[in-house]
Amino acid sequence: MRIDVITLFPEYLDPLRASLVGRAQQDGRFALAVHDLRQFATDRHRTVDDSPYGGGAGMVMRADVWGRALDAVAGPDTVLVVPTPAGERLDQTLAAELAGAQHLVFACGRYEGIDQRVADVAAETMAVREISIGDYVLAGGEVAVLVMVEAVARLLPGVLGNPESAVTDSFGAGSPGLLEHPQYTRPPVYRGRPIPAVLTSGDHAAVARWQRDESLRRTARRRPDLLAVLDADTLDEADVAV
Ligand SMILES: Nc1ccccc1-c1cnco1
Repeated sequence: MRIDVITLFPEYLDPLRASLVGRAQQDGRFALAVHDLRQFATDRHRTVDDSPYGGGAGMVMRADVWGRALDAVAGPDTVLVVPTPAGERLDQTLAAELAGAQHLVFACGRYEGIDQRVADVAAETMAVREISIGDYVLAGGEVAVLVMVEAVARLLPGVLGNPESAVTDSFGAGSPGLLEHPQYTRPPVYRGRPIPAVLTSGDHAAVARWQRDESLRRTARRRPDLLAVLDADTLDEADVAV
């Protein structure tokens, strides 16, 4: 997989050189390139934005500048991802779909966003996904790109030390729609609090049942919306009073 990011603030993407995502690049699991949008502005002042047609506050990023950037970076096999609060919501299913792409180009908008014609024209020759990471306001798309690149990269073959994690974590393939159960490790007692006794009982069936019940209990308390999409059999399995 190749990932290109186009942004006014290339340094915002430096964290992608660190940790799990950075190591995945070093191991050749995917290639990452970050491009400064301003290099595609042609006037003396390197202008990238202008006032919105129809009035309103703020500035909108110009289509001609973005068009030149995408001509240089994207192609027919590209999935163009445009982070926007007005997009479809990112979830683990969408992250897995993006992880199957050969080439992702992330277009980081600032200000009031990018002229809509950029996505509309791109959609004539490539796949375009306008994606939100949640219902809150950011200053630009860069933080959303950090989130999406990490969510995608960890799903690429060879990136996770324990591929099982991609299944057992909250929202992982192995437990779609359930939050992960609480986790514990040494010391056995922390400030007077022991760990749940079942976890050292050696009874693997009882441990699995406890983990399942805790996932359901936690999901019911924190994300009842997720329970609504679980099938009746899954709910019947649980004998938890939530
Ligand atoms: N608020 C934003 C501003 C600019 C680009 C993306 C976003 C965004 C993406 N997901 C939520 O918000």
